[in-house]
Amino acid sequence: MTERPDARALIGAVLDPGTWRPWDGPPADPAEPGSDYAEELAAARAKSGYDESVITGEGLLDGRRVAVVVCEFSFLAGSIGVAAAERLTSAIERATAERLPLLAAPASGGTRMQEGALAFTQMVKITAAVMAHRSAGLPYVVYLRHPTTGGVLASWGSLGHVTAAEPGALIGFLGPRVFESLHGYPFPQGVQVAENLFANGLVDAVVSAEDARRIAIRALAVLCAPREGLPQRPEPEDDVGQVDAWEAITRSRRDDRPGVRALLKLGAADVTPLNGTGAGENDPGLLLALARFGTAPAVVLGQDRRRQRAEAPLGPAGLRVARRGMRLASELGLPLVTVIDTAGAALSKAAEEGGLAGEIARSLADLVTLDAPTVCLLLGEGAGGVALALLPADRVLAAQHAWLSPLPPEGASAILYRSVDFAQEIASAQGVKSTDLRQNGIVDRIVPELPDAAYEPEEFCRRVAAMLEYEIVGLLGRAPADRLSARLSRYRRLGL
Ligand SMILES: CC(=O)SCCNC(=O)CCNC(=O)[C@H](O)C(C)(C)COP(=O)(O)OP(=O)(O)OC[C@H]1O[C@@H](n2cnc3c(N)ncnc32)[C@H](O)[C@@H]1OP(=O)(O)O
Repeated sequence: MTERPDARALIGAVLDPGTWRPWDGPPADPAEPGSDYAEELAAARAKSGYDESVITGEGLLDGRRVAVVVCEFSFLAGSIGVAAAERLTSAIERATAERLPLLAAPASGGTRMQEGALAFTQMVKITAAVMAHRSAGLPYVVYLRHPTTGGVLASWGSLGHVTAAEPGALIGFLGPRVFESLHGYPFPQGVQVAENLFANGLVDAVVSAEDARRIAIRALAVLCAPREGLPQRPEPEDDVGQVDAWEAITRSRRDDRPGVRALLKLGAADVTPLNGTGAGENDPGLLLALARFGTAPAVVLGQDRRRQRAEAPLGPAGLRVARRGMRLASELGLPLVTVIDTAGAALSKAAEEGGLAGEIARSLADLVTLDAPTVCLLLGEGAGGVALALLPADRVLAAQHAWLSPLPPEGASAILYRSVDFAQEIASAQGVKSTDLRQNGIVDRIVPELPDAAYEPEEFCRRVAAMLEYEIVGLLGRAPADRLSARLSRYRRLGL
């Protein structure tokens, strides 16, 4: 493994060359003169070349002004005492006051043991400062380095909007050496490792410092994108002829139909995939990403047709990932794009016990009341409650051959006739196709397929992206309160 960068080397690797401006004055000295701790501090300063375990300041990231706080592990294991906490908190408060995005790169043994309980409680003020920063709608991006443990991981290390981790880094709550001393046997191998955190949906990416720079640039291009004064495109064409319900259903199920992944690849820019709930769950069937459609920034959460399989259909964890995306959009005032493309939810013991119905309810509740602008794209299949969970947006677009139904038409046929043989008739009767959905006020616009998205994936995805941009820019031009009341009254009036 190549040597890991120290705090200054990391700053050098991440920021534009020559732009670093430290914010730190001399640290307060918490040690009694002449005490062992005073000697340890002096020795740490001499050995590390740093005056505390944290340095803070600002610089440019691809030309964008950012605030940065970084731990230095060679200084008493990057541990946080009162002076380090004060430095951190002041820097976060300054970043908030100056409306700068904040990048944090911890590497720490946690609370500084020499300072005991007072040091332990410093995590509270750091957390409060981070949350004030977030509440001001400002991005907080975290890069967890080797090793990050204890109260640092359990406070500002785990509160990022976007979180990456250093390859192979030890990241865990209690240090393994401490665990072994306390319990007399070693902590299981391979648990407190960046890659395992990724596998468990706890971090968004595992990347080197150089790649962390690239990710931060891309993520901030969306998180900090202007929301006002965006140029509006001409109104897109949405003329489609009569759609036959069964033909649409058949086309929507083609293996080669473009899904949300293709849409991001072919129609979006600055795509940053996010991973999992950030709280220990993941679902491959639900894709969460930051992206831009033309000038319009968005949090995208989409049902990924390629990753929902018979043995792994979309479950409650997927909806919890989706709700992470909704919170992100709400907190940062970013437009949200939901993409529906599902043959239906997991029907299993695990899904029931994992709260599937409750998660559908909470997704519906969060989405219909969200204070951010929202656009739903019905891209392909739209079967059942997990489709409904992502539907209630300000504006709803449907691909020509997309459809929405309380359950797959075969299921509806089984309910009514105890046989799946009447699926075709039921699909026609239930008003599931895009033109019926538009007629009933469920869908606002239809994205034409010429004649089928599967035959023209690139053109189709660009057409969808242009329509998304058009709708998002339109929504951003409206007052938030009007937008929300129009949304609520739209769904209140549906069917009347
Ligand atoms: C709420 C809380 O934060 S409670 C604290 C919870 N923190 C922890 O459980 C982590 C404790 N630390 C560790 O497990 C390990 O130090 C690790 C995993 C972080 C790093 O391991 P290593 O790279 O092997 O480094 P090592 O253990 O030698 O630590 C380096 C030095 O930092 C010191 N150190 C480590 N953590 C701390 C700390 N929190 N406070 C003060 N000093 C610390 C070590 O005693 C050691 O000092 P020494 O060189 O004088 O012996």
